[in-house]
Amino acid sequence: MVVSMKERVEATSSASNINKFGSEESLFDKNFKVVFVLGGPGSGKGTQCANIVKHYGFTHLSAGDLLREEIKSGSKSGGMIKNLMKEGQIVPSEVTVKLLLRAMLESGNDKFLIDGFPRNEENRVAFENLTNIEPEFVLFFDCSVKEMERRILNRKQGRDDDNMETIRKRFEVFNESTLPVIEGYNCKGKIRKIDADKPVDEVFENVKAIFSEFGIEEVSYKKTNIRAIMGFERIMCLIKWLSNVKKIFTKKILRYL
Ligand SMILES: Nc1ncnc2c1ncn2[C@@H]1O[C@H](COP(=O)(O)OP(=O)(O)O)[C@@H](O)[C@H]1O
Ligand SMILES: Nc1ccn([C@H]2C[C@H](O)[C@@H](COP(=O)(O)OP(=O)(O)O)O2)c(=O)n1
Repeated sequence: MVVSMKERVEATSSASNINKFGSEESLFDKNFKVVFVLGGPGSGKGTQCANIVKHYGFTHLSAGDLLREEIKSGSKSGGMIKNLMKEGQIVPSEVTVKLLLRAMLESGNDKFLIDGFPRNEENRVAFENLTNIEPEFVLFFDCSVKEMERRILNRKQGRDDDNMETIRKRFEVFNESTLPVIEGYNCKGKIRKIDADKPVDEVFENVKAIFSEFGIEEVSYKKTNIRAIMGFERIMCLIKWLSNVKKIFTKKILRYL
């Protein structure tokens, strides 16, 4: 069955539709490149992802950011997401996977850094069943609890969950739910562990070595940035708009000739 891009987005637009095309049918092109980025809260995932975007042209999708945007959007599930995040708990996969798939399809890119996901087995299975995508590798930012605590308390982004009580719960959830996922990927030889206690630049040097191990080359800064920031579809939209503007001006000028 050939599935159009529009149908794919629609298929992810409601939780009950999520398996509309059957689990054995991939909704995605097989050549999508996905790297999962895992690590405890405050281990530096977002910081390193920003560096990777600049150097390698991946689109950064933070599961946590997408969930926070969903709360802000005032959607039906916003209240439930907000309560779970405040408690340091993991949001049901159907919500998170839907947001990730939509963002992937809308980006127009084919290389994704998926940050803070899969956070538990349920996340992993839901994503895999729907997309048939296996990550190229999984970056694991291994950081001491003391350092993660220090970083979160200094982060000051006004997040509801960056307080001592919720931080403790998030560490527990990480140990109970995320570490087993990391162990599973480790058995498959997919984990690339990085000492994340080190300064940002040193951590990034280690990240670069891993990308080079997988033959992923750095791309030119300009090209990476424009595509990562705007996305292919928005660039096309801008080009269309500019050509319309040009037509209007040409017509107006012709009228005066
Ligand atoms: N290697 C590092 N050394 C010191 N501070 C760091 C390092 N990496 C990130 N930080 C800082 O720690 C905080 C948490 O980092 P962040 O990237 O938001 O972590 P995560 O996405 O894993 O929660 C941020 O304020 C960031 O600037
Ligand atoms: N796959 C995910 C990712 C994040 N969440 C929720 C639960 C997490 O405690 C919060 C915040 O995650 P985020 O990755 O933004 O931040 P930390 O790594 O915890 O600093 O979002 C989730 O439920 N499922």
